[in-house]
Amino acid sequence: MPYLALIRHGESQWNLENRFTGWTDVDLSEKGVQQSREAGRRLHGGGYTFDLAFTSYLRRAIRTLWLVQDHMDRMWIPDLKDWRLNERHYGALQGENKAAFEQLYGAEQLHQWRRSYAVRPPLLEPDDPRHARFEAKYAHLDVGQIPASESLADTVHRVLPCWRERIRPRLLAGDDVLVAAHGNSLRGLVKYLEGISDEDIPHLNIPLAVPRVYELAEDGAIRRRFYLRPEGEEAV
Ligand SMILES: O=C(O)[C@@H](CO)OP(=O)(O)O
Repeated sequence: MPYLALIRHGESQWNLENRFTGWTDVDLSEKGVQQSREAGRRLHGGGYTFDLAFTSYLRRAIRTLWLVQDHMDRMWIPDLKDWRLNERHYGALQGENKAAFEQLYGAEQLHQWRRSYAVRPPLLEPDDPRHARFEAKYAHLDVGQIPASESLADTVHRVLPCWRERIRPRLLAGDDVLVAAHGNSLRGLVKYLEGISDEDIPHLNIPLAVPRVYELAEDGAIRRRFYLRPEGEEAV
């Protein structure tokens, strides 16, 4: 029976500073490094052995994956990168402090930007130096594919083709797969996998560096799902 584990990266420097991050390529904080190591040790201790891993183009997820692989003695497995696993693009909010914006715009507006399914934060202007079109790692994409802001619905729209084209076929072939990604790109994937409604998805918050494990039937149906926490498995 193949299994799939989804892991959100460990704490990043901007999680620590409470700033909207999105596609900004910030690294893990020291705590995030420790959290990622601990997740790797827990997966190793639980007897998990992945055949391959997927991650985004963003270093906080890539580094989390490397630390997990290191502590599982699994650095040799293929780790495949796909920009479609990137965090939800936070548009012009990227870099801003969440608490300061709550003061300016109010808790309800902040909640809409952060957790509503369909609302897009304000767009990043095309000539804004923060725009991803200036980054070498997206040079292979058509300009129209590079977002200037995304709702969670937009994020689901780009994550699912990656799931269908690259990840799901490997599970159906019998491989055990680890995916290291982000709070919102994983919320989008979990929404699809577990059939969570648009109304309920704002209540799902995926914790930092805690593997969410799915045991699958050979046809891909979910048999069992749980978080692998320090104190033991916890059903979700
Ligand atoms: O800033 C971000 O990119 C995300 C994830 O850290 O934040 P939020 O939880 O507010 O969607």
